[in-house]
Amino acid sequence: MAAIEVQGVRKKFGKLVALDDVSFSVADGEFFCLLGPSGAGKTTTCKSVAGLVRPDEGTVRLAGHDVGDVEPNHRDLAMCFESYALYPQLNVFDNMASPLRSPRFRLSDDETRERVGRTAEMLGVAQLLHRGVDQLSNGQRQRIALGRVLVRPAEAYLLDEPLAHLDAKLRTAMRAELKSISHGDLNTTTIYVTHDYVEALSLADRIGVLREGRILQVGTPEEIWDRPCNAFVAEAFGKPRISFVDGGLVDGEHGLRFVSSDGAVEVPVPGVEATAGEAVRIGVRPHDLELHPGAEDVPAGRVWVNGVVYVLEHLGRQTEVTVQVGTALLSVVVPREDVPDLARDDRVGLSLDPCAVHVFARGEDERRISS
Ligand SMILES: Nc1ncnc2c1ncn2[C@@H]1O[C@H](COP(=O)(O)OP(=O)(O)OP(=O)(O)O)[C@@H](O)[C@H]1O
Repeated sequence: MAAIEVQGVRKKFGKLVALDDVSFSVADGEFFCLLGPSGAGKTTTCKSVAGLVRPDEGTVRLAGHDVGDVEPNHRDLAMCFESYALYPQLNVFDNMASPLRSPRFRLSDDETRERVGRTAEMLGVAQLLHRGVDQLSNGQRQRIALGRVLVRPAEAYLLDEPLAHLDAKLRTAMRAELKSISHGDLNTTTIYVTHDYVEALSLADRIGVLREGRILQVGTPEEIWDRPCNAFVAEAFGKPRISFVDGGLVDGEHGLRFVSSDGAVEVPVPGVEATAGEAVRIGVRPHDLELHPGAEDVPAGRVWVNGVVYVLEHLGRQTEVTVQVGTALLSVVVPREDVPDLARDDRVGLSLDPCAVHVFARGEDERRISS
């Protein structure tokens, strides 16, 4: 196992800046997720670590050693990229065993069988070992490709969207499996690329959020969920997405308050580093809002806003209700049985705890200004 340090890495493809000063480090044995939308630079970052892309600037260190001049096959990293190339002429067992037969490992037949068997078991493909790869579904191929990576000892694993081609049910099952092996049997330094925030939140020890070639935030799932560093990161996590309301800050009796541009939302914003008059955007996660279909007393410590049901969407046992408050739309999720008669245009109340409100500056970076 080895720590990975990426320091100031820049990479251009022609005029396109794919990586712009990317820095992060992954501790020995840590499971680190790189999360970002398509084109953010996740694969290029991974390939820079693997040595398959040569950075224009910056350094990559493995176990403390600068590997700038070390060829990919001497970096002792096991990689799995989304395109899962398997040897078509070999059966599943031989595909999985192939890394162990390289001159580097040359394990005995018994050891090879044992390792392949254990990995296949772990990935739920033990019954497929004697099949040809042309007799596999895409999801099975992907698991074999992942198995071929996990089967061999390595300083670190680089897994680029290894679950991308699995259906939702299998993906969830494999996620659970990977989680248990990553913190148990595997316990190897891992960089795991995904654009799925649920995967990142559930698997990662820490997450690095990439956008347009830049690392926006690195933190534990809790840190990134509770204190997203800007509006983009806040929006990248959570479904339904966080709701935003634009407005400004005013002085109140007990400190700063947020007032939306149309005056319909007003809420104290404790712990904000800004001055009255500043234009800001607040974000409220659906699960931090409570829906009140009838007139009720405002629950202690919460703030009330009045709105009108804009859209209702039933998601199994839960219902997502989008409420229009002035010109803003706020999403809230409630148990379906709590709102059997709710309909579009009904008047409702929403309450929220001011401490759950995220406040962001306006402008290009929309950085977080609440504590
Ligand atoms: N070999 C290349 N030549 C030219 N441009 C490239 C090359 N590889 C990547 N790019 C560009 O660099 C940017 C980052 O690509 P990269 O594949 O790293 O993104 P990604 O976050 O992994 O995206 P995805 O989730 O779609 O795989 C993209 O704009 C992509 O088009």
